[in-house]
Amino acid sequence: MLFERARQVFPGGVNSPARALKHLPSSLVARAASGPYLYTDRGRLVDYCMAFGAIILGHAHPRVKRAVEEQLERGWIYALLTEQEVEFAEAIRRHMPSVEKMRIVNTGTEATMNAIRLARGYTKRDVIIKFDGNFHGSHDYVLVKAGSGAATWGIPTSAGVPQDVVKLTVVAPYNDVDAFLKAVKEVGDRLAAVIAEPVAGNYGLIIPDAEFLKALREETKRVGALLIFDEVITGFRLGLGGAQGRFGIRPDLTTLGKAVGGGFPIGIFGGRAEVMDLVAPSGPVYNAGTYNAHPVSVAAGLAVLKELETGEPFRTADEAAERLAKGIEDIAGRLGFDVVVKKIASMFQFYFKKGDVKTPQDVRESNEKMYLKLHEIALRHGVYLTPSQFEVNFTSAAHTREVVEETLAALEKAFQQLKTEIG
Ligand SMILES: Cc1ncc(COP(=O)(O)O)c(C=O)c1O
Ligand SMILES: N[C@H](C=O)CCC(=O)O
Repeated sequence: MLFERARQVFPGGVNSPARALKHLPSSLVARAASGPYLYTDRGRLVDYCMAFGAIILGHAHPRVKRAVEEQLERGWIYALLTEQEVEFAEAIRRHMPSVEKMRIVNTGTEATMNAIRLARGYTKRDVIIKFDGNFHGSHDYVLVKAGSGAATWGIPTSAGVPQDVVKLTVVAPYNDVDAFLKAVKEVGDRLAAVIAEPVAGNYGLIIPDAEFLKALREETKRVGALLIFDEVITGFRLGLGGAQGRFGIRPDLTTLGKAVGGGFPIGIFGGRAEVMDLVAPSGPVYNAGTYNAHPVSVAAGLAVLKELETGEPFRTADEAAERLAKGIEDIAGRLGFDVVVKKIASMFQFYFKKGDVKTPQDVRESNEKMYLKLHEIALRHGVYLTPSQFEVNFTSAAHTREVVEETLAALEKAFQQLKTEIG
C-alpha cells in the first residue's frame, strides 16, 4: 500500500500534517484533479478542500494551464526582473491599494515571516501580538497557539521554538476587543506589530465583528505599531480587494498567497511604500530568494487575476458556498442535529454544537468526533470535505449548481448514515 511506503520515507507518511487524516488509517492518495473533482485512490471526489484554498478557479483551469505552458516555452527561471512580475504587482496594487509596494516570495510562511521582520525593523521594537487559533505558516515567530494542522494534531505551540522567541509573541483571544486592548496595554512600547487573519480560516471559520478589526486598526495606529493583515487565504477570495476591501480597513502590511498563485507556490508581503522601502536592497531589512517571483507562479497568478477581474468566478463560487451552507443547515436541522454553519464568500464550515461560533473557544467546544465521523462517511459518498473542523471548506468557480446539488444529495445520505451509526 502506498501509504505504508510513504510512512517509511515521510514523517507520518505526509509532507504537511494537514494532509494526514487522524480519523482514518491512511491519507488520501491523489492521482489527478480537474474542475471541482479530485481523482483519488477512493475514486472521484467533489473537492471542498481545494488545496486548502489555493484553488479558486477550479483544478487545472485551462487559462492557468495555458499561461504556465506558455511560460515553460520561454524557460522557467531567470533570476532576473521580468515584465510579467511588474504587470502582476501593478494588478495587485490596483485591486488592493494598501499594497503600494510588495515583494513576491514563495510561500505564505515566508510572507508572514518577512512582514514581521520588516515591522520589527521599521518600529525598532521586538514584540508582536498574534491571535489564538490564527495560523500564519510554520516559522518560529508564529507557531504559538496556532491553528490549522497544529490545532488538529494538538501541538498549537511547536516544540523547537526557542523560549526566547515565544516570549516575543504575545497571544490574545481572537474577536475579543477588550482582551486585545488589555494585551496592547501589557506589551506597552515594545509592540512592533499585530498580525491577524482578518477572517480566521485556520480554526474552522471565524468571522470577526467589524468592531474587532476596527479596534486592531485604531489601537495599532495609536501606539505606533504596524497592523499586518494575513490575507493568505482571504486575499483574492473575499473579492478582488480581499478582507480589507470588504471590511474597509487599511492595514500597514498585507500578506498574500494561495489563490493569487493559482495553485503554484507563492507568497507576497507588501504595504505602505515608506515601510516597504526598508527592504533590501533599498533598506536594511533583508529578504532574498532564488525562486522569488518565480516566473511560473507569476504567469499562473496573472492568469488567475485576469479571470477574477471578470467577477464571474466569485459569483459562482460564492453562490455555491451559500447554497451549501443553507443546504447543510437544512439537512442537519431536519435530522435533528445541532449544527452551526458559518459562511463568507466562498468559505464555509460547520460545527456540531448548539449556539454560535464567534471565537476559537466556541470551536473547541464543538463536537470534533462527529465532524470527523461525518467526514469519513461523506468520503464514502464521493465528497471530500475539508479534513478537520479546524480547517475551512472552499468552493471555486467550478462548483456549479449541478455540482452543489450532487453534493447536497450525497451529504443528505451522509447525515442520515451518521444518525444511524450514532444511534
Ligand atoms: C492565513 C495563512 N497564513 C499563512 C499560511 C502559510 O502559507 P504557506 O502554506 O503557503 O506557507 C497559511 C497556510 O498555510 C495561511 O492559511
Ligand atoms: N490550513 C493550512 C493553510 O491554510 C493548511 C496547509 C498546510 O498546512 O498544509
